[in-house]
Amino acid sequence: MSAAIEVKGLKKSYGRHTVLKGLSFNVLKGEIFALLGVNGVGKTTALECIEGLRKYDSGSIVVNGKMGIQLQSSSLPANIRPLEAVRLFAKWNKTQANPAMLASLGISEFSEKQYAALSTGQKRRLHLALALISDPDIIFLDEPTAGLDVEGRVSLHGQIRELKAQGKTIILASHDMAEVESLCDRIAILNDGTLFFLGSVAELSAKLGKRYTIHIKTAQGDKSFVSDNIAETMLALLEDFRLRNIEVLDIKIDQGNLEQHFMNIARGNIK
Ligand SMILES: Nc1ncnc2c1ncn2[C@@H]1O[C@H](COP(=O)(O)OP(=O)(O)OP(=O)(O)O)[C@@H](O)[C@H]1O
Repeated sequence: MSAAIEVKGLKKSYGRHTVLKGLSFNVLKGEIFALLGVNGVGKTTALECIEGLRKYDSGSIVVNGKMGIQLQSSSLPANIRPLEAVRLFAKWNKTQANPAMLASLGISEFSEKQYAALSTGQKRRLHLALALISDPDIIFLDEPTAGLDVEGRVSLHGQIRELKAQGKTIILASHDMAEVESLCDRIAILNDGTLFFLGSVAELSAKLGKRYTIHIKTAQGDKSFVSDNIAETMLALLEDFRLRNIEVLDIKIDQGNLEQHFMNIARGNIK
């Protein structure tokens, strides 16, 4: 698959503070890709360099396609109505909004309300519509579902998947690991100005090794154990409970998920 975005050796400092120390990665055409890392690691800086909104010191960035950007902080005048905003953005882009796109985002349901009176979900849908007006090939979404209820989140996830089905490339910044895990084809984890990991969630789990959490409910209370070797740990635990005459009522085993891996990296438990 060819690259929608090619970042090579990207370096960026703010004064004496070096944030990006030679970042390199490709985003493939048609994939949903997430940039992850703890607060302040440089995700926004990297995205803004790619979007052309921020100057960088050295390195190269190639973007193969038209970009559409949905900024998290983007906000419109309080009294503008959604369709006015759509017309304004269409005029800037010297185009007309695609009615099918507006219909799929349900803009007409709230088109007569003023911007300030829209719910968080309606604002997000409007911002997404504005990012899509120019019919971009590559869409940047910054925390697209932050603050949404479950229904709003599920609906927006459906719309993001629909964009992928149309062949769009999507780059996501999100702090919601469950969202990233369910939506993204590949992730990049930044750590200390460079790339800690690039690949799928499954590849991340394989790289870090499987860590299981065993939750055991006994007549004397609940306990959790972390293990790399599930069979060995289970046998030892059950033998221990048997010897101590403790009745085991229930056992649950969790495989490490992205959230746990991410927290381990963020806490410096994994290098
Ligand atoms: N305009 C700026 N001038 C000086 N320092 C900046 C500027 N913008 C960002 N920084 C610093 O650069 C570092 C990276 O910031 P950036 O916003 O890129 O991180 P981030 O990973 O997107 O963080 P978050 O998850 O909190 O959004 C931080 O230490 C931040 O304080």
